[in-house]
Amino acid sequence: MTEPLLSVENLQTRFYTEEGVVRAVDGVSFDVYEGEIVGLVGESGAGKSVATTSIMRLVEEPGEIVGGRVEFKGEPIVDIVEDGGKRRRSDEMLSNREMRTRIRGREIAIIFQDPMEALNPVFTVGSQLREFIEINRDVSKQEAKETAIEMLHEVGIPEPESRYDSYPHQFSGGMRQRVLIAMALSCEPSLIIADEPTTALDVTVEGQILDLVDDLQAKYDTSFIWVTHDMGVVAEVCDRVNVMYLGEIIEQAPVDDLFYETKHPYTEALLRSIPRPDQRVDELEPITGVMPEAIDPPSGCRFHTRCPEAREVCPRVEPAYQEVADGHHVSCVKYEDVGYDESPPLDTEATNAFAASGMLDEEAETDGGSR
Ligand SMILES: Nc1ncnc2c1ncn2[C@@H]1O[C@H](COP(=O)(O)OP(=O)(O)OP(=O)(O)O)[C@@H](O)[C@H]1O
Repeated sequence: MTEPLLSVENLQTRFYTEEGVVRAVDGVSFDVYEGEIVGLVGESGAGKSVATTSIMRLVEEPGEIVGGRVEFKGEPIVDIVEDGGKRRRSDEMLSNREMRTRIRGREIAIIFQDPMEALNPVFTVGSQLREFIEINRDVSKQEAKETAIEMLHEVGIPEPESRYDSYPHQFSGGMRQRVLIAMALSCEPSLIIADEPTTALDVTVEGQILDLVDDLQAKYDTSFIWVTHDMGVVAEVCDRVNVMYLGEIIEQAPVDDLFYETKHPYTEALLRSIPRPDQRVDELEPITGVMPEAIDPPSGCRFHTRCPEAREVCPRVEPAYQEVADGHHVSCVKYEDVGYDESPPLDTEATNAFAASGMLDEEAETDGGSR
């Protein structure tokens, strides 16, 4: 297999707050190959945004990347090493200047959820796009303007020559998001990080943007990291998916395997909580309880406090993240030889609700009672 475009290895980012140390990203590893759309999915607070801002080296105080290595095209954009009991940046790690002038915008672009945060309301859409291109592509003002108009056309903005002079507030939410996609694509980066870019849009416009991204991705062969809490969006755009919970990746698989060969109870719970065409809305099940604080994560498996299938072994044993089928990784003691099957169920709201729903019996029937 070819080398990954981006390789994230044991990435750790913490926030040093008055309440304590928030382990927002706690040992995350995943790869992105050329032309691939890789999902990062999980509930609010899972650490998705901190993971992507860490990759871009945009973590701000009181946050700090405290461990791990991120390689982009073989170059270490993050590389924290232990040296005499202290952590420090390795000598090979790219400098802040190199990140600013070579990587961000040019090689790795980012699209945020709220285009109004990225667009300045007092300048026209065209001038902002032109300036971005001028700075990042080292071209003349006139060339940058031509490329800007071309890009507006490319992302489906009607009459791009005249819309070039419009202000952001004169665009709809969907059109503003198209402008940000144009901006991200304008320097022909190898990787685009899309952080919940369609969450604020209504379903129809979201569908149009997802179709647009699909077309553009095929045309430019750009890789994406797609951050979302929405499994429906994952199904639509992603090739491979990483599921995050409390700072960790707990399952990773090609998209079809994740949906049809689901391994982790958290992924199953996420899937039960989204509407499907074959399901009535009143059959949806929200995930029991709220995500615990990342300052003081539960012992053992971090999901055990909300897991419908939790047993007494779960708070005691930290599950290993391992490959259980081709390209399918999971961290859950159900797939380890640590006595899950013999362990009695934990007495929690989630396990009781699960037992009462009769799903335990259904599982026993389909599984022949064992795993
Ligand atoms: N500036 C900060 N100071 C302290 N804690 C922070 C800061 N930014 C993020 N965190 C914490 O880091 C953890 C991960 O947050 P993050 O925003 O990455 O989650 P997320 O999965 O992207 O959620 P969302 O979908 O809501 O953006 C959370 O516990 C959050 O409270």
